[in-house]
Amino acid sequence: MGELGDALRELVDAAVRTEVPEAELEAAAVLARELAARLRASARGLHEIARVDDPETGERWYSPVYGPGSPVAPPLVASDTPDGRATGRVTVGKPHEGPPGLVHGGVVATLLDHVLARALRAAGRGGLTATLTVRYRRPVHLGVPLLLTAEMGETDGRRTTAHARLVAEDSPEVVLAEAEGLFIALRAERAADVFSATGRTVGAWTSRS
Ligand SMILES: CCCCCCCCCC(=O)SCCNC(=O)CCNC(=O)[C@H](O)C(C)(C)COP(=O)(O)OP(=O)(O)OC[C@H]1O[C@@H](n2cnc3c(N)ncnc32)[C@H](O)[C@@H]1OP(=O)(O)O
Repeated sequence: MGELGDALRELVDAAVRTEVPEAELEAAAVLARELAARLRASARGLHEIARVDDPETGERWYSPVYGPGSPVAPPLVASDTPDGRATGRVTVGKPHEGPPGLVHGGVVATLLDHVLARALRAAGRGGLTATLTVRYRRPVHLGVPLLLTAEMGETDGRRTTAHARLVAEDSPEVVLAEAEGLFIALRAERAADVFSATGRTVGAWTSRS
């Protein structure tokens, strides 16, 4: 899955950078559709959870943020510790460009959201993002190794806050973007309802502490 993900990310990068003639684009489109048909020979439904995923921990091979198998993930390489901290490393490429040469602001928000959620998840405080506030302080350039750090803040019932920041690895003193998030853990019965279409018990967005 990771090898296919790597290959497809190369393909996505090539697809958004190519300047080949139209006939070559048409030939490539035929090949891409053949490959899609081959993969669909055995595929899960829209709401089904991949057999390799664990709905209790919430780790996902096809996460659009960090999933090794996802062609659209930058991908973020994330880690966390049980004291409610998370880090992420990523170098963002052309598929996630916003203004020329810069990372799309929505992608910056997505990366920050992920490390925020991961920080509290690591401390047993699963939750859905209820609010996300991002301050974009400096342009974030493509092709630059980036470091994200997050830590859990206050907890109050089902609510947990967290803070995160984004820097370039070679200039850690310059904050490029920072975020605050409020996460709300689902009640067990609400989680059963929200995730009923998966046919699985999904505990990763409820509070377990
Ligand atoms: C291991 C890998 C880690 C992976 C991380 C993956 C991260 C992915 C992050 C996401 O993408 S999450 C998806 C995006 N978010 C959503 O889809 C959330 C959609 N919103 C909801 O489902 C509900 O609005 C929500 C669960 C957030 C709250 O609904 P509830 O019915 O559970 O809450 P309720 O209304 O009972 O409110 C609970 C408390 O929270 C408060 N609250 C609710 N929404 C709020 C809000 N938006 N702002 C401030 N406070 C809020 C509310 O006032 C109340 O306070 P009190 O307990 O003091 O009364």
